[in-house]
Amino acid sequence: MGLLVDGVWQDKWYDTSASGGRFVREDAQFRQRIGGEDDRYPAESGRYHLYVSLACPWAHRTLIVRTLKDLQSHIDVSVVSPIMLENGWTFVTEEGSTGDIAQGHALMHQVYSAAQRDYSGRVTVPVLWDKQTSSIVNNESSEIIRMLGAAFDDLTGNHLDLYPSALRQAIDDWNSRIYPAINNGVYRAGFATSQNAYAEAYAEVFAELDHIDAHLAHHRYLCGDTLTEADIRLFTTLIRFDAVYHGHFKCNRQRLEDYPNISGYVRDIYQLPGVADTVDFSHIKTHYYASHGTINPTAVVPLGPDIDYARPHGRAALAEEPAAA
Ligand SMILES: N[C@@H](CCC(=O)N[C@@H](CS)C(=O)NCC(=O)O)C(=O)O
Repeated sequence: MGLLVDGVWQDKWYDTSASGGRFVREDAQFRQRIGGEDDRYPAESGRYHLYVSLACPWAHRTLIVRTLKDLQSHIDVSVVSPIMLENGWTFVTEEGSTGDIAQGHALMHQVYSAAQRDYSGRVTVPVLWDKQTSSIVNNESSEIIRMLGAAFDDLTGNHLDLYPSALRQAIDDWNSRIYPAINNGVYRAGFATSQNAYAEAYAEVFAELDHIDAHLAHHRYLCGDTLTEADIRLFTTLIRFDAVYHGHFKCNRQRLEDYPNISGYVRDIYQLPGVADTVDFSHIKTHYYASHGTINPTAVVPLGPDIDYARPHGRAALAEEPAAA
């Protein structure tokens, strides 16, 4: 775990000393768009590349949207090693990791310095890379999924709309409560270095899960009967919850399996065509338990839990009306 300072790698764990033990996530720095008005990055088949970790919930969002939007043959993917230690994310070619198939680097931070020689900041995945200009288009998952969700529609003929105009307000509302409380909330609990910071995050995680569970009693998806990007953004945290966040990040008031509605909702999304293939519990568990030496110094990876996400979800029959957050 570390970061680049003026293009030079430094091995450093997150510094929580200035924030009362609270983990504060840094903003992503590359924020360009495919299909933007300046036409710098036009939507073209084979031009763009995704760097992902199968362990990472943020990167996982991009893989799901790539699948749902039939982009597999248009955007190829490099998968990093699940283990992230003193060199940060690295490239290996074993057990589901592909190596860097776009540029042949050994280390993910070389992708960042290839884009910007004096880059200072964290070296995160996902990264959307442009092979033509050797630049990073974007390294913020919420923006990458927006682009993949619309920019390539003419190329693929896939017009599935994960951010439909009629639901945008509701989607934005859900995103703005779910990001702090759930997506980042589990990290704030897990990376907290004081009891108070942990307790604060824990309370927020479960208050929001309770709210979502009550909502899902009457609605198949967050915004009614239409699957949207808000569901994808929530799902990638939920699918990791019982395997990792419950134990490793101490979010252990209850498992998601014990929520009457969330448990079926997770299976519903898991069972959408192609989604199960994007979920790799081996990378997920290995990453968290074997990479965070400050939390789990033995790096022993737990064998459980044993949950069958392919069993019936029973949610198709829910009568729906559009729903706000
Ligand atoms: N805002 C980013 C966050 C991405 C992120 O933090 N990814 C984690 C992996 S789960 C990472 O690469 N962390 C490495 C680090 O912080 O040094 C996004 O949503 O794309």
